[in-house]
Amino acid sequence: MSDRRPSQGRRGPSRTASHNPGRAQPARQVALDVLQAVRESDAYANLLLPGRIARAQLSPADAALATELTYGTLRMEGYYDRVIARAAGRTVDRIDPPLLDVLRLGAHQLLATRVPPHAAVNESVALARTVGSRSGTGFVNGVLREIGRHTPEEWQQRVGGDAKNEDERLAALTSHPAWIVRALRRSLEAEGREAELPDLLDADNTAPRVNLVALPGLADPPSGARPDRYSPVGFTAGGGDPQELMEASGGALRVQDEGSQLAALALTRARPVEPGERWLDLCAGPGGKAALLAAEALAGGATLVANEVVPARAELVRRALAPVPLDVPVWERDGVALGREHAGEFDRILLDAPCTGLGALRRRPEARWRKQPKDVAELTRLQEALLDAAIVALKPGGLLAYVTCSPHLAETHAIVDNALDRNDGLLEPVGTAGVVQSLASERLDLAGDGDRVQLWPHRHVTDAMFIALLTKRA
Ligand SMILES: C[S@@+](CC[C@H](N)C(=O)[O-])C[C@H]1O[C@@H](n2cnc3c(N)ncnc32)[C@H](O)[C@@H]1O
Repeated sequence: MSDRRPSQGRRGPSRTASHNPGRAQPARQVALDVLQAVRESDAYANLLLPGRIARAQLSPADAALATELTYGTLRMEGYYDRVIARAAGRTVDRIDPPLLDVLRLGAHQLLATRVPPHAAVNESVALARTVGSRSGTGFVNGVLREIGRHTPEEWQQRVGGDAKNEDERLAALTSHPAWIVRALRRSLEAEGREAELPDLLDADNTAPRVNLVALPGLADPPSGARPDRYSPVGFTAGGGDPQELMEASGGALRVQDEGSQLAALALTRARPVEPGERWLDLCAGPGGKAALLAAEALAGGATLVANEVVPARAELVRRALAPVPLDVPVWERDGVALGREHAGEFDRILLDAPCTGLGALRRRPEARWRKQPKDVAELTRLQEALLDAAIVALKPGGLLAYVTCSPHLAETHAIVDNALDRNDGLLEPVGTAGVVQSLASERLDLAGDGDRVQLWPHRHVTDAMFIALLTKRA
C-alpha cells in the first residue's frame, strides 16, 4: 500500500479547516463514541446519541453532522466492512475493534458524503490517535488512503463482483445480512412484488422522516403541519421543531410512525365503539400505541388495560399514557398467562407482538446485525402463544388486531394462518385492508386478498407494519 494521496483529495476545502489540526473534531468524536458503545455494549444509537450531543455541547450544525455520521455509518456498516477488508488485505475480524470503528466512520465519509477526502482521512487519523497505537494510526491512514484511491462506483463494482448470487450481491451492496434479504424477498414474492426488493433495501437505508401523531381529542396538529397521507391523526411538523412541539403539548403531540398509527386505529375504528367496551393492549411497551388507544377509548367511552411484561418498559407505558386523562391500569404480567386468566373479558385486543423488528430497520440501523435466524423461531413460538392467549381473552363477537413491525412471513401470515387452523371456525378474518383504506385520504397500494395489510417503507414510507384484524364468532 503506497502513501500516494487519493486523487479525490483535491475536490475542495475541508469543512473542518478551522479547528485545531491534529485533534479530532467534536462531531466525529461523538459519532465514534456512539459507534463504540453500540459495538461494545449493544447500546441503541437513537437512545445514546442525543445525550452525547448535549454533553459535547455541539452546535446545531455539528449535531446534524454527528447524527448523519453515526446513522450513516451504522446503516452501511456491512458494506463498509467489505470495502475495508479489501483495502486492508485482511478480514475485519482481524482488525482491532476500536480502529475498525474509526475505519468505518472514515469509509462512510469517503464513500457517501461530501466531506473532502483529505479531511476524512486526517480526521480519522486524529480519531485513531485517541484509540490506538502509532502503528494503528498508520494503519488507518493507509487503509483510508487506499479506499480513497477508487471512486464509490468502483468500490460497488468490486464488492458486488465478489457475490455468488443476486441475494448476496444485494446484501453486500445494501448492507443487510443475507438471511434478511432472503426473508424480505420471500415476503415481497408472496405479494407478487419481488421486483421491489432493491427499493425496499434502499428504503431501509434512508433516514425516516420525523412523523408525529396528534392524540385525537387532546391536541390538533400545529399550523404549518403537513398531514400524513394515510393516518388521519398523523402529520409532519413542517418548519416546527418536533421536540418543542411535544413539550409544549404536554405529550399530546408525540413522535409516532404512520404505520403504527394505522395499526392502532384499525382496531379502534373498524366499527363504532359502544360505551363501556373493555379494551386490552396485551404487549404495550413502550406505549406509543397504548397512548393512541387510550385517547380513542376516552373519546368512545371505552376503558383500556395496558400490559407489559418488562417492568422498565411498563414504566415507559405509564409515562406514555400520562397525557391522556383516562385511568388506564398498567399491568406487568406475562401476556400468555394474563390472557388465560381473563377469558372472554375484552371487547377489543391489540396484540402488537414482540418480533424481529425487520420492518423498522431504517429507524434502528444497528438492529439488523443483532438478529439471527434462530431468533425468528423463538419469536414465532411466543407470538403463537400470545395470540392464543389473546383469543381466549377476547369476548365472543370481540375484535382482535394481530400486529407486527416485521414483514417476515413466519411472523405474519403464518402466525395468522396457523391460528385460524388451530381455532377451527372460532375466528373470522375481518377485511383489514378496507378498514385501513377507509382511514386514509389517499389510496393505499396494498397487495393481497384484503384480509390483512402489509405496509412497506419503500411503498408507503412507513415502517413495514403487518396488521390482521380477526373477530371471534359469537
Ligand atoms: C412490539 S413491542 C410493543 C410496542 C408497543 N405496542 C408500542 O406501540 O409502543 C412488544 C412488547 O411486548 C413485550 N413482551 C414480550 N413478551 C411479552 C409477554 N410474554 N407478555 C407481555 N409482553 C411481552 C416486549 O417487552 C415489548 O415491549
